[in-house]
Amino acid sequence: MSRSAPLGAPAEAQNVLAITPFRRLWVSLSLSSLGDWLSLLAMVSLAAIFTADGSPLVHYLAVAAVVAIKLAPAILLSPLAGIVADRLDRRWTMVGGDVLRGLLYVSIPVIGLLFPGFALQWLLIAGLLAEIVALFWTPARDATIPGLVPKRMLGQANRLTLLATYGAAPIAALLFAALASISNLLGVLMPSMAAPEADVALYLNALTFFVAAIVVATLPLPKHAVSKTLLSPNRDAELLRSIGRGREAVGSGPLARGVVIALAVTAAAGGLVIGVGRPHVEHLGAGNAGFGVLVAALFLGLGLGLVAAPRVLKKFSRRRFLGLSVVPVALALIITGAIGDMVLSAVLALVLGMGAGLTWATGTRLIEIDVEDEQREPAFALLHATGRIALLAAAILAPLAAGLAGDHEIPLGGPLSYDLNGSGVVLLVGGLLALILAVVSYRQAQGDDPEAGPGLLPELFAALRGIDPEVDEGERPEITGTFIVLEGGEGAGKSTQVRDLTVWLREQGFDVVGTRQPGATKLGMRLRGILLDRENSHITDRAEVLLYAADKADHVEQEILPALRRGAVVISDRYIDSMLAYQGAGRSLDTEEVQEISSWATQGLVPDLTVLLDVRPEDGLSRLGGPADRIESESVEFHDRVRKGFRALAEEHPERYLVLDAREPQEKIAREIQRRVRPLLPDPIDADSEAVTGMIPVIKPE
Ligand SMILES: Nc1ncnc2c1ncn2[C@@H]1O[C@H](COP(=O)(O)OP(=O)(O)OP(=O)(O)O)[C@@H](O)[C@H]1O
Ligand SMILES: Cc1cn([C@H]2C[C@H](O)[C@@H](COP(=O)(O)O)O2)c(=O)[nH]c1=O
Repeated sequence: MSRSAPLGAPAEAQNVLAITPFRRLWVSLSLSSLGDWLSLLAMVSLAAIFTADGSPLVHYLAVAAVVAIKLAPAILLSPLAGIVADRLDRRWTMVGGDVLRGLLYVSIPVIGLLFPGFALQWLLIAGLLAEIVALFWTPARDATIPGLVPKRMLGQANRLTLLATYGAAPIAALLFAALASISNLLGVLMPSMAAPEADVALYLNALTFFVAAIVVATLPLPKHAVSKTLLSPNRDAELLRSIGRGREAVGSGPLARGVVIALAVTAAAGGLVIGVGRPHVEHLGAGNAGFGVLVAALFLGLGLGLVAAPRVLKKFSRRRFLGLSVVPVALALIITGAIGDMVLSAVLALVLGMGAGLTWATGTRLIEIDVEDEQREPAFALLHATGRIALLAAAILAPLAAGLAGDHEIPLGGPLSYDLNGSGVVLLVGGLLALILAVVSYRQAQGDDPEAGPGLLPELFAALRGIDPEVDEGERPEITGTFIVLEGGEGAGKSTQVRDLTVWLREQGFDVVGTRQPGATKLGMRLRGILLDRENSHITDRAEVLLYAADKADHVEQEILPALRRGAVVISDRYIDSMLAYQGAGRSLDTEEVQEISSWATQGLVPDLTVLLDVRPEDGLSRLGGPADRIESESVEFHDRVRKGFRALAEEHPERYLVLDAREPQEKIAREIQRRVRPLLPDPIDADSEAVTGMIPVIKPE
């Protein structure tokens, strides 16, 4: 699975790069990406230079055309090209693609030199042709990687490919800025060049493609076709299609909306900088070197933000953090648009990039936690597609809007005047829109936040001081929420009922957190992977107890208790009883010892109600699809002991249990649970708001 998630442990990356053919391909991909970014910068600069004497509209239109040519074909035409490319020989598609692109990029400065009057037109034609060639080259690359690395390393290999694609951007931008700063020298060495740094960048770009072609031509590529399921889910050909599938995966809840808005806004902000950055720095008297610095700062900031995200304001609710992290992005745009200063613009581009990095890392993390394992891939593909489309739209529309806005000099009285150019207006207006959308995203994502503290400012100040906002100087707030647990054997219908109950209570206005054990926290997800992996048959019974206990400790401390202290209803799919039944009764360990460990791990937190869905193991197991995991594949005798364990617990404390026959229809079980749960809960509208409104809350009849 490839996700916009961390790049994985360095050791994992080293393992993949130790595979020589993949390493060679990766180096050549990195070179091609470097060349690609260089060519984007060079072509935008050339378009700006060629139209410098024209009207502002023509100037901005030329820039918009280059951006459109470089970025749009990949999104709009990939599905068509992908169909053809899948039928072509991969090696020769890549080699031919690299050579053709190299030649096209060389031709831009050469034609410019021979036919100066045709330079801009050829720049656009050659750029478009190079991107069309790339449409065939990219699927060939995507299909090559799975043939070079074992399946289990594919996720890491795809992440390294993403790193090669985007990590090359700041290097290319710095290289371009360096070339621009020695353009005088280059001009003396090669006086015939229109813009020495841009021409040299295009020659370098062509060189990277020729080197890549040689590397790929000599790669030992396997002949067999690669299964479609192994291909990177971020393939351009899948981009538009993935939106539909991804929307189903992330759902239509407020959290999903908040994340999609935040990520789209930050991607669009990056698009604005790319779209109007070059004309903007020109107004500041900085030219190509300034543009290179701006883009480098943007991407460096992005990288820093992505890396720093898990460490920034660790104690602060991630859902609140998502909307907040868009704010610096918006402010950076506003200030850059309003204050014309090159150094300030570069610093703000860094801030903007960092904000975008924090937003992307936080948003993808929230989705990772919120959606089921099998839904993650389409969910990440949706985020990726949304980001690409937002970036593209902003990068193309921004110069157009700047051209239409035009450049103005506003007199301020006396000799003073304020230069408001089209690019500044676009950045300013874009920033204001981003600020509004940051608030929308904040509100959406915060909706039913299980981590949210008492209020934004107290939580923010507490997080800045590094203390837990829930802890009032050493004194823990009371638990005012309600804790409900669904228990039972495999396939009893627990997840189904957790979902139904969550929806039913939310519809009545309750603040509900639906969760599960094991696997609700970051640590929990890893533990779940270890505990349920059939390969891990060596885990000893006692180690198993401790691993499940670690999940419980993390889950209770990080998710359940904060939500209960806030007054929420927490509904958990499994809790302590699973440990007593599976590890105690199932593994035949001393139940009292297991009880002590689980009670310590969960800080003695006991559910208000446990619903036991009682099912015969044969019936429950037969409902499950897919291969059985490590625990499911235990013997029927084991699962029988587990069932007896659950029933014994319920018999011990009948007042805290509701035991239901899991063979009953789903709707009937749901109604029974609702009937038992409703009296446990307070009025869904809090007393204060009632006093103000004088309204009686409406509770739907069952
Ligand atoms: N009352 C029911 N009658 C028949 N099928 C049901 C019922 N409730 C749920 N199912 C189906 O049984 C399957 C397993 O349900 P679900 O995932 O909710 O069980 P679970 O107890 O959470 O499973 P697991 O032990 O794997 O977590 C699903 O296909 C679900 O649609
Ligand atoms: C919490 C808990 C769980 N288990 C077992 C029970 C199941 O086989 C898996 C969890 O997966 P599922 O999707 O909920 O079926 O883990 C356990 O043995 N001990 C526990 O404490």
